[in-house]
Amino acid sequence: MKTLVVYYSFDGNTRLIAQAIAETAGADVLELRTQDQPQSKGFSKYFWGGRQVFMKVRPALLPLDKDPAVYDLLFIGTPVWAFAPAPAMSSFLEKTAIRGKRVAVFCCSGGGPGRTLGRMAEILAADNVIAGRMHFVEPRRSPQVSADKARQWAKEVLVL
Ligand SMILES: Cc1cc2nc3c(=O)[nH]c(=O)nc-3n(C[C@H](O)[C@H](O)[C@H](O)COP(=O)(O)O)c2cc1C
Repeated sequence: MKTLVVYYSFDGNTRLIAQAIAETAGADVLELRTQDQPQSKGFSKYFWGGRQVFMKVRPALLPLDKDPAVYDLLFIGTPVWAFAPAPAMSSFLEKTAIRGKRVAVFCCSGGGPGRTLGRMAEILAADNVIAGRMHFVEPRRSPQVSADKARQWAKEVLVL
């Protein structure tokens, strides 16, 4: 079974989880990158990012270096921005044809997942089987515990 981990990460939390899943699953990794990404990691990111969510901006992605179509199982992860998937993830989900896959969705946030996982599942469920959903809280604050949780979840998804 060919497995791909697709993720977007602004500050590294979702990347940490994506890497733990990829190691456990022996998966390839596709990191989504936007053409227009601010350098600032300061407080202004909340205004810049929050505005994108509320304005339903769909940022242009840099070309994908893996083709999701050739994989059987996809793990797809995003940070939560304004209770929703980060706009880069929405760009990917709305513009990439994903059909006939097993898909497990995950998100990272400071608080609750909001409607993030539901929204991702809603987009994907029409043409795919949703094989799992998982939420992580600020993984970089407790990297070992979070990576263990990610590895355990990946194993569960793999045997289902
Ligand atoms: C623009 C923006 C909006 C955010 N909105 C939320 C939110 O609505 N709820 C929440 O719990 N965390 C929110 N966060 C926090 C991130 O989801 C959290 O820090 C996450 O771990 C970041 O993942 P990353 O490091 O992979 O980018 C927001 C962060 C940013 C930058």
